[in-house]
Amino acid sequence: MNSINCCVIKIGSNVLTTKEGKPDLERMNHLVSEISNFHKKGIKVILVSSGAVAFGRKEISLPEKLNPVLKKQIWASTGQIELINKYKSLFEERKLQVAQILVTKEDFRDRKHFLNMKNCVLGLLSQGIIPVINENDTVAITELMFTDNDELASLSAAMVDADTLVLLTNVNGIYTGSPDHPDSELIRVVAQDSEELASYISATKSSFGRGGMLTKLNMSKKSADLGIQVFIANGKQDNILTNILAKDTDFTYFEPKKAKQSTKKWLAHGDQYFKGEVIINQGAKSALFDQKISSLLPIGVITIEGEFKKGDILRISDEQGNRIGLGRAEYPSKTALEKIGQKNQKPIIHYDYLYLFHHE
Ligand SMILES: Nc1ncnc2c1ncn2[C@@H]1O[C@H](COP(=O)(O)OP(=O)(O)O)[C@@H](O)[C@H]1O
Ligand SMILES: N[C@@H](CCC(=O)OP(=O)(O)O)C(=O)O
Repeated sequence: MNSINCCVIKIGSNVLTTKEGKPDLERMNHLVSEISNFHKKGIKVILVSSGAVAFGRKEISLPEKLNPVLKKQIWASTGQIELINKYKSLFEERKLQVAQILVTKEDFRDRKHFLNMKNCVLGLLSQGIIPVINENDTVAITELMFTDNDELASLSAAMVDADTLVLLTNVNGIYTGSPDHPDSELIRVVAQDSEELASYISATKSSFGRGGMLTKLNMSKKSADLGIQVFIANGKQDNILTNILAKDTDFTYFEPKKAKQSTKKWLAHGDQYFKGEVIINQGAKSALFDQKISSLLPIGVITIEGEFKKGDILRISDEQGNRIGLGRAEYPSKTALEKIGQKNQKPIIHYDYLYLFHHE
């Protein structure tokens, strides 16, 4: 395990609520105290906290029949105030300040939004302020939604170049079956090329949770692939963060691969955020996978789909429809269409902004 210098800690709804669904303020206080200790040790912490819906639900009762999306919006928008106020006062007791950052998927899609957000978070960290991130549930409905806050936490860890991601939930990690079943065993380490674990995971999730354990697994694998070590651990357990630091507790640990350059990390998460698609020929495909570093040139492009601006994410596919990778557009779709198939043109995707899925 690597040392922890900068980490994203994600707290799931069920960690912050009691069995009856009420906010668990004692737990919240304990976790704030633990995070403050990390801070004192010089570890940079970005907190991704769920709980807005759960906090809102306890304050406001709504008619059964009301549209469920609207219910969630009402609870989240009212509950977020409660949630952040509580964090503010609990951190203030420890002489620490917090900032609230509410985001949607679109903010990770648009490079400008992304860089503005990144600069703000890094600025807050440089001033010793703890960013508390949550999804903007008022705006983020249907296709604008993250799968859940595990995805948001994983994106945030890549954004700030964190070395560690901690996903705190209500179980000790990923088990080989239902965590309540006596035969189920905790998977302690997920090695870089370990077997597929998805089959162990059932669809159950906590009453306020969204993605369940499967998103945690997928996001952990993605983060580890980018060079970020991941711990899935039990946020209901006392001293969990201290014990993770001391490596003296139960958790599922994902071994990180060699760290990727930060632009490539942004791109790696782009498979749902791309604005256009570039279909390339066999020659271009071979060049991209060659040992020699290569950018994608218009001569290797067969067609371009979608409208995009300079800086948007593009997906690259081959003629058979296989997805090859992602890259950042060097120029807008209009210019790209004019250059298709031409020699001696500037790359449409520069190597520094290219992320390939699999090496052949
Ligand atoms: N194989 C498994 N190992 C551990 N937990 C599992 C597994 N399969 C399903 N789960 C469920 O996943 C839940 C955690 O996911 P979720 O409710 O989304 O948490 P959170 O609100 O913390 O994001 C656990 O409470 C557990 O019931
Ligand atoms: N943004 C929502 C959290 C949604 C979510 O992903 O919850 P969870 O699966 O418990 O992390 C809220 O604050 O209630």
